[in-house]
Amino acid sequence: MTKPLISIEALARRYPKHGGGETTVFQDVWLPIRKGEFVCLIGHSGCGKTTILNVLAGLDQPSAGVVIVDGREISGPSLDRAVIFQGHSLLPWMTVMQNVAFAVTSRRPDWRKDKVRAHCQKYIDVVHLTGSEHKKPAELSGGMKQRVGIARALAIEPKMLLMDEPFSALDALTRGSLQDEVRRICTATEQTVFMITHDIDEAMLLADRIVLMTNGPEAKIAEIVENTLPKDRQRTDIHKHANYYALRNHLLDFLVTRSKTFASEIGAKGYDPRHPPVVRPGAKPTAVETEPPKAASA
Ligand SMILES: Nc1ncnc2c1ncn2[C@@H]1O[C@H](COP(=O)(O)OP(=O)(O)OP(=O)(O)O)[C@@H](O)[C@H]1O
Repeated sequence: MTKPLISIEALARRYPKHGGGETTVFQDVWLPIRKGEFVCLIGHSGCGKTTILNVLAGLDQPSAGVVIVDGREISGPSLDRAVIFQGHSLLPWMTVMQNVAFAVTSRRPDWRKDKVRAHCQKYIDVVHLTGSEHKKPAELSGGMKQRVGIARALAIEPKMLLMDEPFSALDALTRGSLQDEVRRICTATEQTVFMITHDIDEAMLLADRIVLMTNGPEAKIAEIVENTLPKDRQRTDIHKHANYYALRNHLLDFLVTRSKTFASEIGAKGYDPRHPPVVRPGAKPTAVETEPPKAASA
């Protein structure tokens, strides 16, 4: 892998237990993320996904390990890392334009008002909210509010976009169209994204790599699944691709069964948390994988 933009190294989070001792939620989590990559994190409730995202955002401190962004260890929140939460978290007394402009002005305090306005308008247009600039959040649907959150995050042009189940509170139709928009925008702008989801189909549509976590406590990265569907995949025909069922069944099987039994699965094989197994469901083995083992030299 070329030098990653983000490097999660030996991350762990422990909390004090009632009655003494500590619970380790997750441990020894290592993950490099390349610039422009879309990474989804999947795992059962309680394995520590939100905690990892909060550490990446600088909103929480790990008990061990570090996160390096662009060669520097992070030590707190930064406008380099924008977060989109499940709830849109807009300022209710501000209009759409003001909500987006507020974030842009924090990032670019030296910009003149008209420059900020033109910049915000570009992102409001990108999420298809043209004409709603003067509306306040109470006048918007759930999907529109989430679009404002996305426009606001993109408008600050962060090094990394962090999303915690951003579409989970939306109806299926709105969710689908917003997923399409996010994919279109992130691909066009080569945005680096780290997203938590419980939705396998969402991960298959959006992610380049899907990171699978075992169940907590003491959760770890079990596997990294490379998306074997074509880069130009579309929601409408994704299921027609030859690798679709292999990929989907692999993810489903992990969530239903292997997330619980992973510890016994690796017992015999060994496990290196720095290099969790990488799998490509449905893809032909690469030359390296098919190469016969070399004879031992004297
Ligand atoms: N402040 C805290 N004190 C003690 N335990 C905590 C605290 N915050 C989180 N936890 C525990 O850490 C574990 C991981 O929480 P986290 O929200 O990161 O999980 P998650 O995988 O995102 O879950 P979900 O999918 O349900 O959102 C949970 O068991 C939770 O109870």
